[in-house]
Amino acid sequence: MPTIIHLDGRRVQDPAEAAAIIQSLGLTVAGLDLAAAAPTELEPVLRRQRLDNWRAEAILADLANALPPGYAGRDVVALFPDTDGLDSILAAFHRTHVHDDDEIRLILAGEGVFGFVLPDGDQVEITVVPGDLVGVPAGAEHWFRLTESRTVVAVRLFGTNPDWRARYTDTPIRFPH
Ligand SMILES: CSCCC(=O)/C(O)=C/O
Repeated sequence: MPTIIHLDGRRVQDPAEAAAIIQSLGLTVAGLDLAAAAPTELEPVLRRQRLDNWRAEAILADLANALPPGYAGRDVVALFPDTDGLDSILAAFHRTHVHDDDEIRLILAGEGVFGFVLPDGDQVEITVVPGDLVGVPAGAEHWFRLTESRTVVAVRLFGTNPDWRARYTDTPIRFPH
C-alpha cells in the first residue's frame, strides 16, 4: 500500500482509511513484483540516466505480460536531475489537472508523488515507488511531483489517447511545497 499523506502531514496508518480514500478517488492501486517482471533493459537507463526510444520499446516488450490490456497508447517516461527541460516538464505535471482517459502508471525506478483533490475538496498526496501500479480514472483531479532525488522511470498507459494530455483545472494545491 503506497504512503498516503493528509494536508496536515498526517500519514495514513489505518488500512481501512487508506482503502476508503483510494475508493473515493476511484483509484486502482496494486503492487507488481518487478523482480519477476523486471525489464532487462532498465539497468542501462539508470546507469546513463537517459532513455532511448528503442530501449523504451524494449522495456515495454519486456513488461508486455505484466501490463493490463486494452490501452491505446503507452510510453516510458524517464526523468533524471539532468534531463533536458526537466523543470518545464515538472511544471506541466505540478498543476491540478484531469485526463479524459483512464490512465495507468507503473513505477519502475525512483519515486514520485501523486496529489489528489478528494470529492469533498480535501487533498492527499500518495508516494509511489518501484512496483507500484496506479490507475487514475478519467476526471480524477490530480497533480504529480518528484521527490528530492528528482528521479522517476515509469510506464504510462493511456486509455484512448496516444500520449499524455491534460486539461488543467488549476485548483490551488494546498500542500506546502
Ligand atoms: C510517473 S508518471 C509522470 C506523471 C504523469 O504521467 C501524470 O499523468 C501526471 O499527472
